[in-house]
Amino acid sequence: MHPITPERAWALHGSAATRQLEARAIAAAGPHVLMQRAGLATARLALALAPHARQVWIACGPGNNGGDGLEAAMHLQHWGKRPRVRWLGDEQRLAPDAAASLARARAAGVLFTDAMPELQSQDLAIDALLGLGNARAATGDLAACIAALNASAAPVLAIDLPTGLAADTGQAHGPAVRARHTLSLLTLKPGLFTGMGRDLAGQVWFDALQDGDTVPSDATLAGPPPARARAHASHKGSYGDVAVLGGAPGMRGAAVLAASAALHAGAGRVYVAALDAGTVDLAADAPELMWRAPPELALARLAVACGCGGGPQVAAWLPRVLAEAAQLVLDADALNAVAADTGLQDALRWRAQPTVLTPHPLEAARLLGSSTTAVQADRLAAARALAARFGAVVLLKGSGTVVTEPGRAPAINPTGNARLATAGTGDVLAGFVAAHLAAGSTAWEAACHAAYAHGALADTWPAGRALTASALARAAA
Ligand SMILES: NC(=O)C1=CN([C@@H]2O[C@H](COP(=O)(O)OP(=O)(O)OC[C@H]3O[C@@H](n4cnc5c(N)ncnc54)[C@H](O)[C@@H]3O)[C@@H](O)[C@H]2O)[C@@H](O)CC1
Ligand SMILES: [K+]
Repeated sequence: MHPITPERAWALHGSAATRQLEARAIAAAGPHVLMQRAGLATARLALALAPHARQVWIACGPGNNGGDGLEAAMHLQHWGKRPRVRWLGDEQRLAPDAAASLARARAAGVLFTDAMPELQSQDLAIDALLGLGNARAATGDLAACIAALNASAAPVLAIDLPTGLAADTGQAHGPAVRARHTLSLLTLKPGLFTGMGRDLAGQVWFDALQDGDTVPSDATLAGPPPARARAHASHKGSYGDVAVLGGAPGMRGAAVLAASAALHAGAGRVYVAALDAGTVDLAADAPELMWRAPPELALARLAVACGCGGGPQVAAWLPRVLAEAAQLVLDADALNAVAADTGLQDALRWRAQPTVLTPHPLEAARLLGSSTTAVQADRLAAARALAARFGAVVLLKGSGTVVTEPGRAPAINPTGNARLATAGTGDVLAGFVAAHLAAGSTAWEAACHAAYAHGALADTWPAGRALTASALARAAA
């Protein structure tokens, strides 16, 4: 069993791939063996998480997820923990594995009761209501058990998935359990790490149930970028040049944030071409930045971050930028301009040089002609659709940022937290991506590594210090 942390990459499998592995594993190991392993793993983790629990309440649903809970109850009973089980199944319609675990729990003397105990903070509640078979919004007793788990003073350990969370998309279309821990069985599911998954699953643990079999993964949980030392003999030209095109009147700060981020992330030289024709000189704030008028940029040898407070004015520059930029990050206003203009969409599709699009869900929805709700309902599918439509790497921001490109399984970024929900952090991310592109990374690597570094900075941010975009930009190293 492994705790899932951002320190290494993991393969992710959706429900179809997991069902395929499950069928093969059951055929190889024999009936009930997998559920026995699942129940034992759950009971062990329960004991490790709540060694001083006086009470363990296990809410078991009608299917095999409930069977895992019954199996765990049997072990906890043998270990003297006296679990109480609320079981929502029907013996007449029970699958054979769950029926076997029900019999074992009964034989062990587990207490079955409809009454929920008063749990304290050191106790434990286990969500064994639904897993992969979650098919529709919960109602009735099931919804009442979900509400009871969420109201409990004790931490909740969810088996396989928090009940209500969709394994493939990370969405919940009805009541869902908010767990402190989730033990994912046989495979890690993408939905645990994007959309609502990160909030509902809490700390994720993984047990492969001794199954060494593999099928192609649907996505990857990204790991840290490889450490790359700077050679002593390098000079500023070795790390490439970035230009930021943006900063329309009143939004010049966005361009400065992206430029500062690129600079601190290691770009050799950083040019800022502000669309604000005003004369305010920000050189005093960031003396390393080189200010240019947009026409002066030698786009064909620059990694360009375009958008970044560009306002509607950025649209006029996009035909040239799309045709010429050696590498390109399109963010914010540049994405909105593309969404509004089919000519720019064609130019983006025809572009052959490395390109990263960094939309948040609303920008993605505009580009796809859909809605934020539709994008969030299946973030992986939305990112894949955008990548296919424009032939570019797409970095879809949000909880569990998704990076994808045509012909490749998406990566979900494991770092970051709600502290990044503050003005300007998107500009900083665009600057990071541009710095990676300028240093010679592929568009895919640049997007994955920048997203990881951006989130990791927020995850290790000192508790008492305000996370502002400008401080975030300067913290990159
Ligand atoms: N078959 C096996 O031996 C194994 C199964 N495993 C466990 O089994 C789970 C999958 O089991 P199942 O396929 O039985 O699926 P679940 O146990 O997730 O749920 C299926 C049952 O719940 C009902 N249901 C679904 N949504 C409902 C709703 N909203 N309201 C009321 N009832 C609803 C279904 O009609 C079905 O009876 C996995 O998530 C995992 O926890 C693991 O133990 C590995 C081994
Ligand atoms: K569950």
